[in-house]
Amino acid sequence: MSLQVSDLRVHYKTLRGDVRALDGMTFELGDGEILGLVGESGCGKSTLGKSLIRMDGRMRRVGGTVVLDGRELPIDDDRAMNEFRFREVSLIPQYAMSALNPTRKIRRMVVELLRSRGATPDMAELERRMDQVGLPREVLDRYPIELSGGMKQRMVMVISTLLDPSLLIADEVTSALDVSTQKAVARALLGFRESGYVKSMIFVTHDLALTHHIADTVMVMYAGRLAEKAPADQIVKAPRHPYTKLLLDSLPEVGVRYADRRLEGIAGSPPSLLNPPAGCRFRDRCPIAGEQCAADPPVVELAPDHHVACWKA
Ligand SMILES: Nc1ncnc2c1ncn2[C@@H]1O[C@H](COP(=O)(O)OP(=O)(O)OP(=O)(O)O)[C@@H](O)[C@H]1O
Repeated sequence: MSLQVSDLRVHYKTLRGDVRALDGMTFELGDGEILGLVGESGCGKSTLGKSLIRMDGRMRRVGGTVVLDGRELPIDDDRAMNEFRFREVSLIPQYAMSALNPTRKIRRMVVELLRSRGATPDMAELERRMDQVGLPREVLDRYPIELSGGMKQRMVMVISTLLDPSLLIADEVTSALDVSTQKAVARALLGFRESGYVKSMIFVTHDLALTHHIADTVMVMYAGRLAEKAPADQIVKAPRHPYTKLLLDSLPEVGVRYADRRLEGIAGSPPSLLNPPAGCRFRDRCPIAGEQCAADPPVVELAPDHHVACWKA
């Protein structure tokens, strides 16, 4: 088993109190598995990614454990995590394209980054991987500003995986790209897994359709908790949680005009995570909620590998 997250609780300290961004997340990710992580803005996707790499100053683990390849990650000890970053677990952040240092040419930046990690830069290997994602070698002698959005994204992907991490977290890596560039980036990620540059991956996105193309398993989060997790095909063809069903229904269809059929969103908004209500957090927006839903629904394995947190599923 590659990654085991157990009852992870991560809060943000704010002047108004603790924001419970992750409130008891439990899930596993197998060797070689790509997990697509979806859910509305603010449900905790990025917090989960960041918790596994580098907590920011306002984040605090209040409970739970993370075990990667049999070793517990010291996620709240920034120094101790240095041993794991890039080598065991690597993150392509949400705004990776603007994260490249604008004052350094790419080659110098890569060399400095690897040296700071105590690794010897293997430029031949770097170039091989650039070839694989279709990046010309001249890119190494350019400044980030001279690259297109898609090129920057692929460059960040190559850099983040150069030390062959066991787990890669790709946070919204395709959001700012046009559809064909999105596909190229998604293909490159799959290629990295096939080549053994990474073992497993968490692919964070708003885009349920794209997730279905590349992920083996999809995990749907709602308000800091797991709503449903199942093999990608099953999530799309046989969703069990009412929230997943509504997410799927709200996907726009090509060929259907807005004037002919209203594009349905999900009415209402998620609860504040400052002081979330007891019970199922989706119940105020749920079309089938009942009295039972005033109590917290446990996560139940309804079919093999199909986990759902809903009393009515
Ligand atoms: N630095 C912070 N301080 C306080 N609260 C924060 C901070 N960062 C995030 N949050 C809160 O934590 C919750 C989860 O945020 P997070 O960014 O993880 O969600 P997300 O699902 O990744 O959203 P998005 O898709 O918009 O990136 C939200 O309620 C958010 O407002």
